[in-house]
Amino acid sequence: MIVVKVGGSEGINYAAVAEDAARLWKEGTRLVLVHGGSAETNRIAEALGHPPRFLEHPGGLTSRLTDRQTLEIFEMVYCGKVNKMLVELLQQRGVNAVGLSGLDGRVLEGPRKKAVKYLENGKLKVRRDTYTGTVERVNTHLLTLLLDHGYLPVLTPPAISYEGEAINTDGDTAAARVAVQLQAEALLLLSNVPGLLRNYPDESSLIPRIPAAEVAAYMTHAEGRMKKKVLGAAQAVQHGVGRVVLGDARVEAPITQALAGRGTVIA
Ligand SMILES: Nc1ncnc2c1ncn2[C@@H]1O[C@H](COP(=O)(O)OP(=O)(O)OP(=O)(O)O)[C@@H](O)[C@H]1O
Repeated sequence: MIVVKVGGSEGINYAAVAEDAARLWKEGTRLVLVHGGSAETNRIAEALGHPPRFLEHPGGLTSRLTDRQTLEIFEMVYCGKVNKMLVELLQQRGVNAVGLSGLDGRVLEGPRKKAVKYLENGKLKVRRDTYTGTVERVNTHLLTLLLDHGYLPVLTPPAISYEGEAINTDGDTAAARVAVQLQAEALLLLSNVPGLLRNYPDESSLIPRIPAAEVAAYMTHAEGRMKKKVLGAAQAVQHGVGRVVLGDARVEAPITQALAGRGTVIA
């Protein structure tokens, strides 16, 4: 069983991801595909006159400010455009893919944040009206049901809160949770960089391997959104996923290449 998360930043080769996933699937690899959609969400939000805003949290993590309107735009893009594009690409390659958001069948479930702390001009502020949260539980029953009957699940945020509200959640840490709960042998986090770079954006500074016990020390190399990937990777390996690879989704055969160790391997 492998869990592949394909990002939604610029430059991702979705056709190559689908082609590779289809080949592996037909060879008998059990696979769950999780995806993002951030760049397209930013574009559509601009076009709809509700430009994206990001919050900087104490500790250096950033997140999308998700008010109700942003949540609805997020759903249009993640659950609509990107999810259906991936399902279509897989269907064209003979794979019976099923698109699901975390809401459907409560596949990704967790608490909605009651308060979000963020920094504004160096001052600590709090918002209580955002639709964000973290994934604690995964409906592995539904995923296994689909896999056992030959359907490839294509999963996307949002997740669902315990009260039944849609909540924006980070795709990398959600994929890590899915990998842990499904006891996957590998989690691949593919995006528009070759892996974790020592000196971002210098692609020749790729860090090829991080021992699981030393992940925390490497957090300093990751800026902004890359931090979530390193964090997700650390959580996954700590909870029994064999290895995590931060790999490149711009290349041909991106899944096979990551499985072969191309990228940053955390194990
Ligand atoms: N040290 C680093 N090495 C590699 N990338 C880095 C580093 N620091 C920051 N980054 C940024 O992390 C980005 C990848 O994370 P991001 O979450 O944007 O992508 P994604 O997973 O493809 O998108 P989505 O959130 O839609 O799933 C890169 O495009 C790069 O700008």
